[in-house]
Formats: sequence, structure tokens, C-alpha cells
Amino acid sequence: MIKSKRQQKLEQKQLQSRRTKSSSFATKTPFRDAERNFKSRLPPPDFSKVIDFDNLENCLDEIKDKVIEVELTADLGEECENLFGKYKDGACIERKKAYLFKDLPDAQKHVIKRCLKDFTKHPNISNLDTHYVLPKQGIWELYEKVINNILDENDKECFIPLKASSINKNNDVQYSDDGEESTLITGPPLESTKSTTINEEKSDPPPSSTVSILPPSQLIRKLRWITLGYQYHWSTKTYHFDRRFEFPQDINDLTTAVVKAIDGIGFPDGSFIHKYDVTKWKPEAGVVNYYQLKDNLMAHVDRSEINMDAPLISFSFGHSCIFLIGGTTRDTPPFAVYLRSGDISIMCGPIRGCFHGTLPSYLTSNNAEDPEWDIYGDFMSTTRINVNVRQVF
Ligand SMILES: O=C(O)CCC(=O)C(=O)O
Ligand SMILES: [Fe+2]
Repeated sequence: MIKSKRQQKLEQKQLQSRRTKSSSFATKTPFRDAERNFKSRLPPPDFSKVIDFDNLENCLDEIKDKVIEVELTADLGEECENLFGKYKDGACIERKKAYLFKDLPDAQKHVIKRCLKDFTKHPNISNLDTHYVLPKQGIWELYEKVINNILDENDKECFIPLKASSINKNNDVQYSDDGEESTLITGPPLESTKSTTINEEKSDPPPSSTVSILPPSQLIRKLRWITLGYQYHWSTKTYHFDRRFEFPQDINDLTTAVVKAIDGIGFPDGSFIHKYDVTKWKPEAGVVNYYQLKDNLMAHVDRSEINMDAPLISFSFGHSCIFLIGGTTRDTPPFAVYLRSGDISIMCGPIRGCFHGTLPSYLTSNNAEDPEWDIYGDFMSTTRINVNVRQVF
């Protein structure tokens, strides 16, 4: 049978489309399916199986059956009074379970302020540093001056120059400056990372020549992460062992209290008991993630640390998210959990090496009225902050 050119073209197109479909089927995993569900706009995501610690009694039985309530070994309020608040009658039970500084908004505000105002300053490195020459006072203080009308965005002081040089025209790094959602993808480290790359010189990523000059009020919304302690080299997924800044004492105290509180917790049948001697705990590196409403963090495992026995401790502030936590491959269907402001997630034991990621949850955060808090509250009304802390050695 002789086929017309048009027919041949159509058949080729159909074949191509079948090939694409089958190759995307090859990358289809239960983890990807879950990500797709929560990213979907039409049809809307199915939230029916999300574990909601604020509303556990109304969760499906199959969800409730997967959750074990554990008693913490220490009371966080007693361990770290300035951040978890003073011990109050009745509050003890709350803090001895998995629900932590929920009713202590001042403690949350303290950490949020630190993340926005202090940790965004040099020497800590942020995603913006790759592309912009950030001001000494830090991007947040400049933004505050604009919002408080101390500075006009046309003022010279508000001009944040680009780092891009003409040498680099064809060597763009991935950076979204189009106001759309951005995805930070972290994955397994390169092979034999631990032994070979400790002392290697690690070059900084080149600035992009396509990002635009932006006023502080827009640039602050592009802030995606900063690193604390040992700075992280994202492209090799290893630490800069020669670039280490002092780790903030308050975050150190917060995590130390958590490490103490979780020592000895585990499954009632004894099949897993978490043990980590608090005197060995050294918070050496941290990532502060700043998520705008549609941002997500794709499935990854954090395995850049030489010490994988120490827990990874992670705090959520502001907007809630869906946290997916699966197994050691993407083939394990993940659990989905709401993380709300004040929640602490801990990855320890067998979970430390598991795939996880975050997706927007479309739940709002609650912001108390407080004039001192205005600018922060406004920013946090579209933001989620995550502070995660690791021991490297
Ligand atoms: O945002 C979160 O809760 C998780 C962040 C995370 O997994 C990471 O930075 O490695
Ligand atoms: Fe992670």
C-alpha cells in the first residue's frame, strides 16, 4: 500500500508520541506518582491520605494505623527554655509528644527573624550570591528600608549589581527569574565523593548572564536557600571543608534539645530504637530553604554527610507543606504528611537514607497581629521556611 506523505508524517508523529509515552513510563515510580498528585491542578490533588498530626482523629483509619505516638525522653521546654518557652502546667504533655512549640509563637518568630534578617547576611552564602553582588547589610535590611519608606527603590543604595561577566555568556546556570515556581533538585552525590573530594578545590558556580537586575522587593522573593556552618557545594553535592562559618548558637541549642529529647525513642516492639549520644551531637552544617507558594523540593536523599548516624533535624515555619517521605529508592510509595509552622521533622536511623521532598499544601499559615512583626508577617504570608541541620563528621 502506498501511503501519502501526509499519512507517513502522521504515522511518524504517532510513533514518536508512543515512544515518549513509554519512556516516561520507564521513569514512573510511586514517588513520582505522589509528586504528580500533589502538583496537579486539574484534577486537584487527592489529600485524603495525608497524615495530619493536627487532626489525627479525623484521618482515615489506614492512616492512623501507620502513626505511633512516642514519648520524648526530655521536655524541650526545660532543655531550651528561651526557644521552646517556659514550662507551663499542662504544656508538658504536648511537648513530650511530637507536637512542638506550636503555642509558642514568640519562639517561632525568633527563628523566622533570624532566618530572614541575620542568616541572609554574609559570610553565609545564598543562591542569590551566584548572580548578584549583595549589599553588606544583607538583602533583608535593604528590603525593610524600602518597605518602611526609608529608601526609595530608585535610590542608588537599592541597586544590586549583577555578577555576570561577558566571559560567561554561554554558560548559564539554572536559575528561574521569571516569577514561576522553582524546583531545587538535589540528588545522590557523585561517586566516591567522600574520599576523593574532601580536599579538592571546588569552584563556585558561574553567574548567569540572563538573570535581571531587580529591586530589593522582588529580589527577596528569589531567595531560595542559604547555608550555615560548612558551606555546601551544590554541583558536587559535597561540603566545602575549607569554607566553614560559625554555626548560630541558638540553632545549635535548639537542635541539641531535640537530640536529647529523641534519644531512646522507637517502635514499641523494639524493632527500632534511636540512640544518639547528645554529647556527640555537633550541628556543623545547615540549609535554610525559603519556599514561595508554588515552590517544591523534588525527591532526594541527603547523603553528603560523612556521619550518617547522627539525626538530621528539620524545622518548619510559616506556610505549611506536604512532606513526602519514602524509602531508599523512588519505588517505595511515600507517606505524605502535613508540616505546619512549628513542626519538627527528624530523619534518623533507617529513615536518614530515605527519599523525601516537599510540595505546596495550599493550607495557609496563621500570622498573629503584631506591628513589630508586620514586614515579617507579610513576607511569611507567602513563604515557608525550613531550617535543617546536620552533623557532618
Ligand atoms: O523543606 C523541608 O522540609 C525539607 C528540606 C530538605 O529536605 C533539604 O533541604 O534537604
Ligand atoms: Fe532533604
